[in-house]
Amino acid sequence: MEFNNDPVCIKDLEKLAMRVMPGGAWGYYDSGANGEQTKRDNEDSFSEYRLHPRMLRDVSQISTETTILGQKVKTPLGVAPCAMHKLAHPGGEAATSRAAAKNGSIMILSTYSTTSLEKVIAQGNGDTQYWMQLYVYQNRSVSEKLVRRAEKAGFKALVLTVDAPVLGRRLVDARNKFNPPPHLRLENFMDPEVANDPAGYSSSLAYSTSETFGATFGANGDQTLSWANGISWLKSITSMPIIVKGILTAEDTRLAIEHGCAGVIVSNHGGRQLDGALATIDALPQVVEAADDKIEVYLDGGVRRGSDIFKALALGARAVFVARPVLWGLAYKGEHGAYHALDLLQKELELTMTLSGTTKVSEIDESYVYRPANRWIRYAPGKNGNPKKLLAKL
Ligand SMILES: Cc1cc2nc3c(=O)[nH]c(=O)nc-3n(C[C@H](O)[C@H](O)[C@H](O)COP(=O)(O)O)c2cc1C
Ligand SMILES: O=C(O)C(=O)c1ccccc1
Repeated sequence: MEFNNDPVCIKDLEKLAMRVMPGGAWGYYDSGANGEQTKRDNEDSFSEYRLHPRMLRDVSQISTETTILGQKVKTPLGVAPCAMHKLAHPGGEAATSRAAAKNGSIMILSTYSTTSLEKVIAQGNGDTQYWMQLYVYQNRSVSEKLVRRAEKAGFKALVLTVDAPVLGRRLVDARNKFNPPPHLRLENFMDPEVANDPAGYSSSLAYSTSETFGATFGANGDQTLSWANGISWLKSITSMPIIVKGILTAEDTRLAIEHGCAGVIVSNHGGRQLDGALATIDALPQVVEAADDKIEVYLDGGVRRGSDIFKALALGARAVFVARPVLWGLAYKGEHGAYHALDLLQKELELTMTLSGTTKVSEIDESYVYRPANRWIRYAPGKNGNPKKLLAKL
């Protein structure tokens, strides 16, 4: 489009989305858990890292192409899984899917999609990778059916979200008594066999209120899920690579390797689960070190600028995912808006690469960033009550 009034950055898009969205839906998208410390930290921490750009290199050709899980992709920027895109726009996940395909971005589809997984993947252009996000239910046959459907439909990886055995407490939703509009359907649960399950896995949101929504989520979710009983079970029902989403520590990264996962997403669920958890860009270095090039490491949370993507790549992320920016774009103008959000970030990444003297993703390494000194030191109780430093640098 030659003449338009599209916002010029993600922050402007956020303000526009806030104006057009109904208050309850806005609150649900925006909110973090409890005091929202982690939600704020995700964004703020990126600003504490600084760039170390190199000059007088031929930057006439910039490529963001890379490989993820061994497959070529146009960009390391992808779409994180989010529940209920139709809260933002009636085009929902189908519109997001077309936007992601147009940008060459991987899309991770939420279990709680308001569009069926088959319809979402049918919007792709053949080049785009789709990954399926999974919540595991007490009735594992419900989850198993979803996994098998996703594999059959052509999803390339399974993303197991591990930071939400129950939902975090979002005060905004509690105050608003947020209630998703009853006409929306969780379309992955339309299968009559699943919908009639006595445990009550329903495609209907009509029963929900802010408290029952969270409670139903908790009541159906399998809180006994563990490294030992989760990953091997998934491996027995699918040949898709398994990626665990919600990892923040070196310890859990090593466990992901031991259990044969293909990758981890460093994530704190956009600050919506455990408030006070470390910002994702601060957790990334310890995860990358523990991953030791054996598995891929991705990151999401607070990415609002191309330079944020660049910083995450420099610290060892193979790809970076965004959630709220895409939802804001969708709320602003459906597919066009969702694409605009991705395109803004994509162009900003290319600009950051150009001005830093890097022409390929593989050139972006730690030498291009300054880390803040002594960022978050972890202590364990030592002898005679003297704390022992566990990790001096993160
Ligand atoms: C409205 C909303 C819904 C979400 N739903 C899911 C979900 O269904 N499954 C999941 O694994 N993560 C979900 N997330 C977490 C995102 O995948 C992601 O980890 C986080 O939001 C990234 O941070 P950002 O919003 O700052 O980009 C959701 C996040 C938001 C904001
Ligand atoms: O809101 C969320 O963060 C989330 O992950 C979720 C997913 C499904 C139902 C409710 C919340």
